[in-house]
Amino acid sequence: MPPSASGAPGAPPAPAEKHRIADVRVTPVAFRDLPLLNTVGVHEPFALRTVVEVVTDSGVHGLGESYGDLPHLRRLEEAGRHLVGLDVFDVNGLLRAVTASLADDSGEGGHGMGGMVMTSAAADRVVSPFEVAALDLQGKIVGRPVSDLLGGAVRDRVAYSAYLFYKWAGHPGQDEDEWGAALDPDGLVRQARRVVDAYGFTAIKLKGGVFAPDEEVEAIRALRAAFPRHPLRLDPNTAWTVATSIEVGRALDGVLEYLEDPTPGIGGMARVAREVSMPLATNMCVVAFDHLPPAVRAEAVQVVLSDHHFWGGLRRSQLLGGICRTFGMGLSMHSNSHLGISLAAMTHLAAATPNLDYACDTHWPWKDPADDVIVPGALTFRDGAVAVPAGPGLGVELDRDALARLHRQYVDCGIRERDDTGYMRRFEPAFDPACPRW
Ligand SMILES: O=C([O-])C(=O)C[C@H](O)[C@@H](O)C(=O)[O-]
Ligand SMILES: [Mg+2]
Repeated sequence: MPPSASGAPGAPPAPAEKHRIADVRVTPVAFRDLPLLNTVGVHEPFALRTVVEVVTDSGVHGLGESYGDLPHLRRLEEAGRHLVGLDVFDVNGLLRAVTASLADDSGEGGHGMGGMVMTSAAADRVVSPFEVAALDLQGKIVGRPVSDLLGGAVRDRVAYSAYLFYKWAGHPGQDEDEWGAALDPDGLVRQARRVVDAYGFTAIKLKGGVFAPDEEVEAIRALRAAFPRHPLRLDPNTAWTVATSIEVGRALDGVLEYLEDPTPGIGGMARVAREVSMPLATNMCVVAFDHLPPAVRAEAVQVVLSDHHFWGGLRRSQLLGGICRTFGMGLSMHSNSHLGISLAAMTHLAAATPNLDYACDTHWPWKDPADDVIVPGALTFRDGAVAVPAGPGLGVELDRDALARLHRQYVDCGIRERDDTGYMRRFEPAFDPACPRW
């Protein structure tokens, strides 16, 4: 028998040293974004994120990524101050410390979702990048990938979905971008071909709620004709009344894999769910743990889109997965505009969550590949999927020059809170984002 760490044969190993948090760095960054349309407006020329670095007293660095809206950034900075001295294996302690850091905070503002999701839990949003960084650190300390810490990968590649947007040809006042306009079914089919050819995606989601529902039904039919075997999803972000949602649901009977957030609220979703054949999915009416009991009781949703950025990190997202499995709901994954640290975290989570078997959302293709904070090469798409990084922790490395460059972009771009509606109103002053509106 090999000797134990304590020296005596057969004795349990001596307790390992604690790895305490010595420093937390919180850096806002901005990266170029395209004029993607949604029901609350249009994406601004830059998307904001925050990069979180947690450094232990043993000199190990862990990474996390989150929203970049100013109120959220301030909360991350305050939470970071509460974390110094904690052991990186004490993830429950992280949540307690973050909750304490929010004691005098109303939790208002800084949701990072352009006003679309306002009811997630502030503590879960704030703890998320620190929990990811703690898992990155744990993985680096024990020499194992994060997916192992989450129970082990049940798949070695994670499938993502093509995420189509109606879009303008370019930002107003700038040249047309390389994607061009997509304002009708032909434009969307062209966009889908381009992204499917480049990435190999095997599922397609259309961000709707932009044009009248019959135009979006026509777009889905055009996509079905062009991509007969790809599962299709439509997400109007609650732009429709219950009656319209039922009408669209019936019109697309047998065409959609799921219909995402057609109408606001658990009650409204439940009324639609009773009348349409396809599953209803959400990342709007169930975005925190206390939304689950009423949603389950009302049979309002059949698929929950997890998102570790507002569900409290990777472990709490797995807890959500377990609850969904228990109550017979499917599990998919939501995304906002994000960088490589988040893609790595999403990939480890999806790899280690057995019932996360829908292709996950990602905004990745909309980002210029040069605009990232990680050293290129760790994450690549093949056949619509990303191989789970095998290195310790998240398996991605911070590029400090790139971090400095994207921070400079943040300083220079002047955007401090995502405001799709405000940006849209610069060009269409009468634009009204009220939902439902059809
Ligand atoms: O699935 C969703 O609801 C989203 O992805 C919300 C996002 O904010 C998306 O609409 C966007 O980035 O415009
Ligand atoms: Mg959605």
